[in-house]
Amino acid sequence: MKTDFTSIPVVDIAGLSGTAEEKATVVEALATAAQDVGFMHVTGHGLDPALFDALLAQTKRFFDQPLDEKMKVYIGNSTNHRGYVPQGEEVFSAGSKDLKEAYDLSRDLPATDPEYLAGNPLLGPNQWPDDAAFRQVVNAYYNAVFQVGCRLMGGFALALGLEENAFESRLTRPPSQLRLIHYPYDPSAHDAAGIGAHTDYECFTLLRSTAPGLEVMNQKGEWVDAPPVENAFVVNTGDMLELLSGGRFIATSHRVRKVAEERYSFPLFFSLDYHVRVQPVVPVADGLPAQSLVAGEHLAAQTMQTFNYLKQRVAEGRISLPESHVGLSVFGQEARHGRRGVSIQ
Ligand SMILES: O=C(O)CCC(=O)C(=O)O
Ligand SMILES: [Fe+2]
Repeated sequence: MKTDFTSIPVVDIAGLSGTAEEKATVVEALATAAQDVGFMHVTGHGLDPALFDALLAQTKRFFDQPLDEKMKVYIGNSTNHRGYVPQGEEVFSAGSKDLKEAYDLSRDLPATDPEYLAGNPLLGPNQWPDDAAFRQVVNAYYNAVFQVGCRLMGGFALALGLEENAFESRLTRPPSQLRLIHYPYDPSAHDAAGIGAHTDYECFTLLRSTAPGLEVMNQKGEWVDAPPVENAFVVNTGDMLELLSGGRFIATSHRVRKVAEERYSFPLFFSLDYHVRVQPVVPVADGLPAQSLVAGEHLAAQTMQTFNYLKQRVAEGRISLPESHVGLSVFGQEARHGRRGVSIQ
């Protein structure tokens, strides 16, 4: 494993739909990037650039509304973690107050869905604003990026020595969240990070953004810039791929520094189905914290520990942490450095 990466590799995934040889080249590049860096710029994904432009336009229109209007779809109105996230709602383990607002959605299941009705904390319908164009464009973007994610998951399966379709039957209705995030530019905000240091909780994340700001921690604990590359997704390995790969692929810690201009970003967190028990499919590297976790329960538990409205529901005994849960910052470099007693700012 390299110890000091200083830039983010580019991986062209077009070959995943090519000959066996082309596919093998992509799989090798995915494995190397996931192992050495945990972050990559993914090109050759085939997503129509016009779809991203349309998403950005709708997102700007949504956030431009007065707070009152946005609070009509406040995430705290929902039982399945969907809707508007005002500034200060989400707090990571270091206790940083993020300078960001967001609109969170996921796979739009019907309100009659039995798991939703039974109180599943992540599955069910989205909480849409009363705006047909917003809904149509956001749904179209979600579905298109989800398809890219399915191709990538096949690539990672091959990289782990499994069949390309090994996870297909466990991707039927995953709690894969899409966030529309707005980082306003506030010159008077001193030291306020856009988003505090964390790892992502799922298999991997596919992110597009409009400006620099994202920083990635290397194995030495230094922050490396990951500015956007035209028409590419930033893809980073999350907790579940770290677990599946026995620690070979690292859930790289990242943050958004105080922005120097207004910024929008769009991560889609690619998860396996809620009830899938995730455990290593290859021999485990030293220092891996947990042997097995349920994908949706891990995600729900991390969310319950970082969102104020959920922390309050836990404190009031209205909900409780799922059986399968670990604390914050258990995966990624922060955790590895922490275990070695190195303090990370
Ligand atoms: O805005 C970004 O570039 C990163 C967002 C992020 O890390 C997250 O939402 O988990
Ligand atoms: Fe993240």
